[in-house]
Amino acid sequence: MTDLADRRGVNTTVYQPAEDSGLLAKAAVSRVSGRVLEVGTGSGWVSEQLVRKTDADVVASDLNPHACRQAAERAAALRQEGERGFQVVRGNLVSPFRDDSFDAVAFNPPYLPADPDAERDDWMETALTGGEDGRAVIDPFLDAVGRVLKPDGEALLLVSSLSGYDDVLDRAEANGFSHEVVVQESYPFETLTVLALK
Ligand SMILES: C[S@@+](CC[C@H](N)C(=O)[O-])C[C@H]1O[C@@H](n2cnc3c(N)ncnc32)[C@H](O)[C@@H]1O
Repeated sequence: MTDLADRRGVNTTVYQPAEDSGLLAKAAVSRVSGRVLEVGTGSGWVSEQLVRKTDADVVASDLNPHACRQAAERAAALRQEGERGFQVVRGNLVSPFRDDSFDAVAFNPPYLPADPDAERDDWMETALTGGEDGRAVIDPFLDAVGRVLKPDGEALLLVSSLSGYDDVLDRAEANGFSHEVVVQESYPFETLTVLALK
């Protein structure tokens, strides 16, 4: 188990909001409107911020059924308060969704390079690690997200220096995206950046 994984609550089945979640929410709240998808919603906290702080119509998805349940409970609690709530869909990346259907797609992906000495086979591993180089989920996301974006839509992707910032940019460019840095913060272990990809 890595120190970073340790700090991020490996004893739960659902990733709980951390500094990366906060950074993605901050970036997304400043930019999104219309129909917005949050991929890999985890607890649903980022989607909740989008509902509370923007007028976007939010859809949240995750591969992890426990995350979908927790996010759906959060959406239900929002509706109880009289807020709009958000829809929750279980699925792999953007595969459940139609072409050209979102104005924005936000994703805080699993990005830690896997530690071969501390491999786990659970949902927290799915939330945290992206294979040997940290990009095992980021790369297919970059290859697929353009399909579900409307022509003027943009993807907001959280990128850590731990998963190779330049490699992520190269893959985004190879998929026809230009990029803009929306927000960037440095921490003791890593620098986190939210990229807007158009
Ligand atoms: C780092 S967590 C982020 C959770 C939440 N968005 C946040 O910022 O607090 C990554 C999330 O992506 C989900 N995930 C991993 N691979 C996925 C995939 N292929 N398709 C959809 N979700 C995936 C994980 O289950 C996890 O909930």
